[in-house]
Amino acid sequence: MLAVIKLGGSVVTEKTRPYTLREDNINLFADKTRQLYNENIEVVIVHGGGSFGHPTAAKYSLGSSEFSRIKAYGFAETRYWMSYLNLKIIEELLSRGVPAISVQTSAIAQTRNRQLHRFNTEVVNAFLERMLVPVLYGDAVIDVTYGVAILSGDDIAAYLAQELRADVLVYLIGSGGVYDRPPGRPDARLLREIRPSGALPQTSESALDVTGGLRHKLSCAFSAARSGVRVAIGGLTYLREMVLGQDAPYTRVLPE
Ligand SMILES: Nc1ncnc2c1ncn2[C@@H]1O[C@H](COP(=O)(O)OP(=O)(O)OP(=O)(O)O)[C@@H](O)[C@H]1O
Ligand SMILES: C=C(C)CCOP(=O)(O)O
Repeated sequence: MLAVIKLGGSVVTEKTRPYTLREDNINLFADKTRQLYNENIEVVIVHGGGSFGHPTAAKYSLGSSEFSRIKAYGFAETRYWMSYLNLKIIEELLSRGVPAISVQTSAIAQTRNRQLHRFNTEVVNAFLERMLVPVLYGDAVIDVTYGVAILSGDDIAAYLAQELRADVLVYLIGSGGVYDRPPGRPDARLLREIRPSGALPQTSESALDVTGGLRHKLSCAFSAARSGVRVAIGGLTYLREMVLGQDAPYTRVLPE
C-alpha cells in the first residue's frame, strides 16, 4: 500500500508566528509515520511552507511580477528556510528509525506559467523501491516563463499521488478537517464529506499564505479524487484511520 501524505505547514509550524515550529506536532507525526512504516505501508511525505516558506516568499514577492536581482536573493533565502524546516522533520523521523530522505524539490521540479511543468517522478519512485521514505516540500522553483515561482506542496502531493498510483492521498491540516465555515467560529461544523459539485465551505485565508490556502488545496484534492485516488483531509490524530480508510472524524474528498 502506498500513501502520499501532505504534511500541512499549519500542522508543523505556527502559521501566525513567523519562523516558529510546532515541535510537539512534528514529534507526533514522526511517531505515527514510524507506525505506518513498520506495518510496511510505503509513504511519501510532502510538507508545506508554513511560517517558514510563506513569509519569506511574500517578502520578496516570489509568486508574482518580474524576475530581478533582489528576487534571486529571495529565492535563495526561501530555499534556505524550506531546507531548514525539512531537516527538522527529517531529524525526528530518522531518530525513530524511519529512513527518511530529503528530496530537494526545486532540483527535480519546474513550473511554466506558475503551473507544474516538469517533475522527475522516477527519482522518487527509485527511493521508494529501496524502502526509503522520500520527504519533499513546497518550494521556490524555476519557472520557465517568469524566472521563478512558488510551487505548492498541495500540487506536488496531488501530482505524485496520481503518477505513483497511490492508494491514498492524505492532506494533514491544523484545523483537523474541512469545516463548513472557518473553524474558529463557534457554530463551525466538520464536513465528513466534500464533493466538487457541492457547496464549497466558507474560508478565512491568512494574508501570510502565498499559495491560495484551503481553496487551492481543495482544487488539488478534487483533481486527485477524480483520477481515482482515495483522498482525505484531516488532523494528525486520525492519520492512521485516513491512511487505512477507517471511519473517524475527518473529511473524505469525493470525485463528483
Ligand atoms: N472552512 C475551513 N475549514 C478548515 N480549515 C479552514 C477553513 N477556513 C480556513 N481554514 C484554515 O485553513 C488552514 C489550512 O489551510 P493552509 O493553507 O494553512 O494549509 P496547510 O497545508 O497546513 O499550509 P501550508 O500551505 O503552509 O502547508 C486551517 O488550519 C484553518 O486555519
Ligand atoms: C511558500 C513555500 C516556499 C512553499 C509553499 O508550499 P505550500 O505551503 O504547500 O503551499
